[in-house]
Amino acid sequence: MNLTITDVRLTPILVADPPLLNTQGVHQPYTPRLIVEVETADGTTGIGETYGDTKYLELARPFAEKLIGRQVSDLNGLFVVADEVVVDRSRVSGQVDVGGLRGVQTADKLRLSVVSGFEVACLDALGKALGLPVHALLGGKVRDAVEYSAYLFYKWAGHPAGVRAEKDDWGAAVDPAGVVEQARRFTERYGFTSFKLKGGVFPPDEEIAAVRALAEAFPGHPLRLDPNGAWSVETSLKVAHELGDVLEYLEDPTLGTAAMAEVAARTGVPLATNMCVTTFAEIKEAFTRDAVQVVLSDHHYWGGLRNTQQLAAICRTFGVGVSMHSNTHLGISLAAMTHVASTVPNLHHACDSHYPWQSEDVLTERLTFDGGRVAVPDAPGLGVELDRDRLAELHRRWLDDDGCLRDRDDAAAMRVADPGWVTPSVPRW
Ligand SMILES: O=C([O-])C(=O)C[C@H](O)[C@@H](O)C(=O)[O-]
Ligand SMILES: [Mg+2]
Repeated sequence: MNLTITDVRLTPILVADPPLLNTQGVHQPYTPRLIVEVETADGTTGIGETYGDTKYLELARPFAEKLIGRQVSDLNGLFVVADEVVVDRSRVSGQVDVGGLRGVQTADKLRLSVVSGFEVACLDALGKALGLPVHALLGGKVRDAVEYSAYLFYKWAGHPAGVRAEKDDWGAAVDPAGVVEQARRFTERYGFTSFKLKGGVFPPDEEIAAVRALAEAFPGHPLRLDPNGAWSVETSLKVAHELGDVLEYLEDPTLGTAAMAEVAARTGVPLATNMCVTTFAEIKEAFTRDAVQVVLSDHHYWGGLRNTQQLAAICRTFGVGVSMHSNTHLGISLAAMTHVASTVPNLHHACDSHYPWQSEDVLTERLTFDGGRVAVPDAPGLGVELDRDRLAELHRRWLDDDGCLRDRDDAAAMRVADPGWVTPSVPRW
């Protein structure tokens, strides 16, 4: 067995995305992702997936070059290599990431978001070479299936007229009835039993009404509302008060650890975050101030599957819950999320996943949800296979794009429908 990396292929693609609304705007009709393939001297290949915007590609290319000649088993070495990759200062605004709503942008976070795609590819290759599933390389699964929640979005029926886009059959959801109808489809199609509504889109009273409607339609089911920091402390407290009896948790009601701590001190509703605890450096302040009760991990920006396990261990130590955040992603990442989630003993909340919104994939076979759960693959590596023809088609779409879609920008996508739209300043309400 020769596990020396001899080739690394990076394939940026554009994948169809429905017109999902969030506080910054609307999803573009196609969103960028990067597919990573590593190949070893004995011909074993491993695949990974991460963000595909230019700022990630810029780092992934020199990173890939530095991997040639290293061992796929040298996972710690990936972080050493990452530190050698120079981040263009202009890419690090210090602001909340415009496309992803995942906290402040830093050079390290950019690097870790690239490392994660390579770490998953290396684990996939290593698992295939050793005949072991990725979860075994991570210490072994403690469950055979991972539970996901239905990720509900306010949504238009279609992208704006005249915009090239793929059609979807989800219909519009811009009021409580539409949200409940969407939730019903999620349960019928995938069997989900818990629901998260992406909020921060309409005034809080409308979103409270939507969650109330969900609670009536699905009594006793766990519900979450996530406005991505769009509310003031007082508004957050009002929503917590009005929905306290039905919420499993309130996700990032307000922006920043200090404001979250203030809300947490004045409500019994647990607060979850994928915005104020997004790096190891942010943990100490948030935990000591009791600002968050659940951290939503995301292997993409935490730096991979093993860092996710470390985050979970820290959460366990501090008695803080852990679950999983998701951005637009394909089946490679869902497989990776499922493998790592299967190894985390203290995962007591259903994980988020955008996967049901993605009608396109680069796998020969899509992963499926049964009763809201994904079975943990036991085949070697991630247990999924790349469809090269499909990858080539989606890459062709990326090549053909004039550059407008290669960097996700939800506010720009919103301006197509509403030319005066600017990213709302926070707190919005
Ligand atoms: O806070 C969250 O859960 C997210 O950031 C998830 C996604 O980015 C979501 O808001 C989106 O894609 O519109
Ligand atoms: Mg969130």
